[in-house]
Amino acid sequence: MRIFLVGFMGCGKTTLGRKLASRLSVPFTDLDKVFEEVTGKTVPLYFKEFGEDAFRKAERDVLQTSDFPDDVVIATGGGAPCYYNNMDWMNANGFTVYISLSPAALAKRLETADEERPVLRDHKGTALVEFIAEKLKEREPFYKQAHLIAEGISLSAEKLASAIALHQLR
Ligand SMILES: Nc1ncnc2c1ncn2[C@@H]1O[C@H](COP(=O)(O)OP(=O)(O)OP(=O)(O)O)[C@@H](O)[C@H]1O
Ligand SMILES: O=C(O)C1=C[C@@H](O)[C@@H](O)[C@H](O)C1
Ligand SMILES: [Mg+2]
Repeated sequence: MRIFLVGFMGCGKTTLGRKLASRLSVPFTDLDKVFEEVTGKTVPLYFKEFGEDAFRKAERDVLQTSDFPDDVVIATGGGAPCYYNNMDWMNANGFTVYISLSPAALAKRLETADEERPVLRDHKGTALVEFIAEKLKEREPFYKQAHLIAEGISLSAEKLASAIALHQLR
């Protein structure tokens, strides 16, 4: 099965995705990493050089033209589901899981975010929680189109694997 993990920055897509892939004995891929391989630039550098609109277009092209294996876990970029028809495309081309976490829990994990996450730059403390809450309000309608919604607090790869298996049986 091709599993796309979606959700806000810091919800645990990369951390959990790696463990889930290992548990399912399938490869793990991170869309931000594929982006860097295809474009030859890191995401923060691409943002800096070409701006966010160009990044979103390039990200869509990378997502929708990548030759993903049939069995794989893919951690997507935090904004990827919310631009163009990416969420529909993922839903049509795999099984999607939204890892859901509150703004406060996300902020706690992202407080130390640096130049790795250009979207969050310059937001700290309570301003960070408010910024995340705003952005999440815009993004959740997309994230919530996922086949499965998993509560991200104390979520383990084991729990996630069981929830996916159960969903497949429905
Ligand atoms: N279950 C967890 N409990 C506490 N902290 C966690 C958990 N999972 C991940 N983290 C921490 O939260 C931060 C973000 O996790 P991770 O990089 O996996 O998120 P992400 O969804 O891939 O984010 P991004 O979209 O920015 O790539 C990391 O510092 C990670 O160590
Ligand atoms: O949430 C976002 O908009 C982003 C998340 C990261 O995964 C990267 O794709 C990039 O930094 C943008
Ligand atoms: Mg990640």
